[in-house]
Amino acid sequence: MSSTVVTGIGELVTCDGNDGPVGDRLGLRHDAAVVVQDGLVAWVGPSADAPAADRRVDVGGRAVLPGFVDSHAHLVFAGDRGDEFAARMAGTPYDGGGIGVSVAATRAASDDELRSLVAARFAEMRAQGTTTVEVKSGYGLTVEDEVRSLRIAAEFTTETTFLGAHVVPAEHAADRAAYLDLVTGRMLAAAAPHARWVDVFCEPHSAHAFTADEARAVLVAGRDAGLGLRVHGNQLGHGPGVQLAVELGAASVDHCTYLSDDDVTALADAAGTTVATLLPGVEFSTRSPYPDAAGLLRAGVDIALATDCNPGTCYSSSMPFVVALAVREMGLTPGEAVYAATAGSAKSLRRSDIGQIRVGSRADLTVLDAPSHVHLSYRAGVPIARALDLAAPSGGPS
Ligand SMILES: N=CN[C@@H](CCC(=O)O)C(=O)O
Ligand SMILES: [Zn+2]
Repeated sequence: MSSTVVTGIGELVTCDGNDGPVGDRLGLRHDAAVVVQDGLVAWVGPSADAPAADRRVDVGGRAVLPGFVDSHAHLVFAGDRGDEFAARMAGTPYDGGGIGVSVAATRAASDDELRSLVAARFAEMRAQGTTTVEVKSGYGLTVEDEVRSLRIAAEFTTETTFLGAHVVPAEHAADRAAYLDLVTGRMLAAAAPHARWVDVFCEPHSAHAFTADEARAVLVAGRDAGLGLRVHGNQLGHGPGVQLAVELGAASVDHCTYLSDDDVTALADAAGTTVATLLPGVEFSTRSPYPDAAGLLRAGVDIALATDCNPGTCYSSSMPFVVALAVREMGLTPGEAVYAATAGSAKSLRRSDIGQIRVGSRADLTVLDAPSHVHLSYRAGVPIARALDLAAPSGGPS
């Protein structure tokens, strides 16, 4: 049982403060130290009082925060849709139609190709300070290809999500009902052992997504199979996704780009159960309006931030980029954005062991080449964040 003391933390963001305004919940400490034992936080306190440990890692006055929790990502895909992005920047709107391009490329890839693509994306995320990632299927859309996607995802994370209801694949275009039967029947039965969650793209504004009734059938079947519920909702316009997620007690409804007053009220009433996960990289990459994250906080809504890393609407794996966008474009303070990207996202995964630095939590620590969390948005685009590697002699590259 070896222990490590991390000292010289100029600013420690614990996300373990008192209840109340998010700024208070940041739980900032200065000149702090953290003792890690067997992968868990064993002690937090002033650097001057740090107990002895087997190893010592001095971070030289840098800021340390909980590793980012990226609670929405689609990492199991092959192929490239850069041309679709370029066309969008020239005015072509996003409607989900490009998903079929990624489905074809993913089906054509070997297991090893997919595995190495996922591994590279995980490495990219960790190098930017992310320590937990949720990964969805949804580019297979046959029983075999969905199970394969989930098996590969499970090699990297316990947060795996079955998204057979991403789009109706081309071969089923003439018979949506038959595809829904498959997704809620044989495909779900084969996928459920490899998944923690079920998700659905609920969007009445696109022929490529699922209506409220279809989405309800997918979610109820997933729940009956023992899976937790997540929803892609209100991305392309005002739609039923938020109300459906709240009605069914989903852990998270993601996107929330277009919200009515009734949606905000429903989300506020559902605080503690359903988190609104905001994905500002999508608004950036699809030229969509940013939702008012500050207004949601004022209304009492639980919010999270995630990348939605995927080949269509946001091919960015960067939580620091998301934090910077949330501050610049969605009205959050730097502290509120960091909280939403750590403790908030952990809540959307119903996890209390991550997203905070407190005794007993997982020792997922991210260090900034900066004195304060404010620099994540102040120094946007500069690679200052990385997951602290406690197995490396000095905690990783300095
Ligand atoms: N909107 C649905 N799914 C993804 C995009 C998938 C794609 O275009 O490949 C999203 O979360 O934005
Ligand atoms: Zn998504």
